[in-house]
Amino acid sequence: MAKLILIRHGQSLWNAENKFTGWVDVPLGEQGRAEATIASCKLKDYRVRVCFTSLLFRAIETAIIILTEVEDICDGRIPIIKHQADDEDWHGWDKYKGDPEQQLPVYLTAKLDERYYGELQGLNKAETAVKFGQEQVQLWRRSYTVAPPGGESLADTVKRTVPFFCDRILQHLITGDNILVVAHGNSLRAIIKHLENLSEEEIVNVELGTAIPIVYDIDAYGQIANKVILN
Ligand SMILES: O=C(O)[C@@H](CO)OP(=O)(O)O
Repeated sequence: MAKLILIRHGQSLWNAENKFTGWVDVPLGEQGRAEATIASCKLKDYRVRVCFTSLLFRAIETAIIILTEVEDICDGRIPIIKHQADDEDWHGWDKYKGDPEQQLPVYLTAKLDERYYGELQGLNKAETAVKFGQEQVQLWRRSYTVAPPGGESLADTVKRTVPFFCDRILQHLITGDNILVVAHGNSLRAIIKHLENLSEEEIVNVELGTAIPIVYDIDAYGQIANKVILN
């Protein structure tokens, strides 16, 4: 049965400062890199065939630390980062095909980017709660349909993450490939809502810690057979 490993990136420098981050491309700090290393050790007995991350550096950095701290996770393959060919800054170095059997492709996609936090990006979460009220800020952060000012609701995030999951990730799982997905608190909540068939009320209570692997067994019908959280 295929393994699906979902993991939020390690602590970023803005997570540490309690700032709304969204699409701002803030890297990991020392603690975030240490968390990613610990996640790699927790995954030492797992073997991954394909990895997907967002375009944001904190997710890419976490993925590469996981795949390279304990190299056995790659099962003798070399992780090769597959940049988006339609990126205007793409220089063509992804044209290398090589032997697919020797590679562990790491696909980068904006579809897995964090939920866009609009006008809240860069603001301190505690100060924002004082200004707008705890209840309003909690709705912006965790409700399914309420979007933060100028940003995406979780329902909006579902519209880009779930089709990508169904079109690009599920096919690998159904054929038995183990998959690592490194993304963000809310882009992963969007996928988890779909995968676990959670209601709009249930997803409100789902919180993901930084760099905590969630491992699903996925059967040949794309259904969950088991779930473990490697706390
Ligand atoms: O700032 C963000 O982009 C996210 C994740 O860190 O915040 P929240 O905890 O509100 O989902």
